Amino acid sequence: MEFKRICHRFGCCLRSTDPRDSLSELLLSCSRNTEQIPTRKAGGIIREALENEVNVMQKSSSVDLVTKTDQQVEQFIFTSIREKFPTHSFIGEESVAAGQPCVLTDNPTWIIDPVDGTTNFVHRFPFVAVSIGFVVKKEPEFGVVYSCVEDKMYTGKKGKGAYCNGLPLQVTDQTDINQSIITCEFGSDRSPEVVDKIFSTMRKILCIPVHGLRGVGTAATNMSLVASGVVEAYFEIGIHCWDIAAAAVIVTEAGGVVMNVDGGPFDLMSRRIVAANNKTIAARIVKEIDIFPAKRDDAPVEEKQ
Ligand SMILES: O=P(O)(O)OC[C@@]1(O)O[C@H](CO)[C@@H](O)[C@@H]1O
Ligand SMILES: [Mg+2]
Repeated sequence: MEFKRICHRFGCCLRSTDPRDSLSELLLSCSRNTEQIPTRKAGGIIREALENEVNVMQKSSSVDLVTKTDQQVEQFIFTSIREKFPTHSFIGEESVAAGQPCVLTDNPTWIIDPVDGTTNFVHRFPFVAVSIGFVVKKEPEFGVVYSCVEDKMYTGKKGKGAYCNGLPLQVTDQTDINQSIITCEFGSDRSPEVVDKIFSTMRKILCIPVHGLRGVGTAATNMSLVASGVVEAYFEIGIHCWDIAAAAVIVTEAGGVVMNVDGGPFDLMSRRIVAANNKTIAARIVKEIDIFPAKRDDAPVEEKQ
């Protein structure tokens, strides 16, 4: 990879021109010059759209929403990045919804949620994030989450720390669950058996007791709040790889942990996650989660029908 050429095209420069620097090192240096990474421009498109009438469409159900803005922003991000990295792979929420395969290979892959919190966007509930994760050999390397109404640019790069608007992020050192705030979501599955599981889990965690349960309606932002040290953990079954690929790096680079809801290793495509400030809090949350099945992101298409 001719790094200097790519640097030049990104309009930024690496601290070192040593070709062993990983591509994500380049992207981190660019994320400081955020005008070069399409995240901020994408956020501007969303903010502008918030001023106008929104044309709401449905995906898997009447509560799984999508808008033209989701589709336009995803296309804008794809085009911007593909121009510079034509050999890379892409997984985008709206492309998958339109029938593109959701298969993660070892190839450098951009995993994108153009509008995380579409329901919030439709209702003007002020938590809407652009999430761009960069994954190499199936390992998240680099992530940017732009909470565009708040104008908070969260970035994280493996081995190089996590930042919000350039300031370093650090999870809390809280190990007492009784002194914690936990974030979670109701999800978009309204089947009684799933809703019962979600509520029974929330009830058990609330009655530990914890200081509070919260959720802002976007996984990427919930996880960025864990990385920011303002909540201790986030968990959910039903999210997708594009909701969490970027924020998983931000959480771990802020000193936190990510794992499966059964306490097993983090599995990007499993549609299940616990993100926490440390293993003590994560393990305590795992104990209370009533697990229900969710088709993997990389399951064969016919299985997802
Ligand atoms: O479809 P969207 O808006 O991109 O994202 C879906 C989502 O907001 O819904 C869940 C709430 O249950 C979140 O965890 C997740 O990020
Ligand atoms: Mg989305």
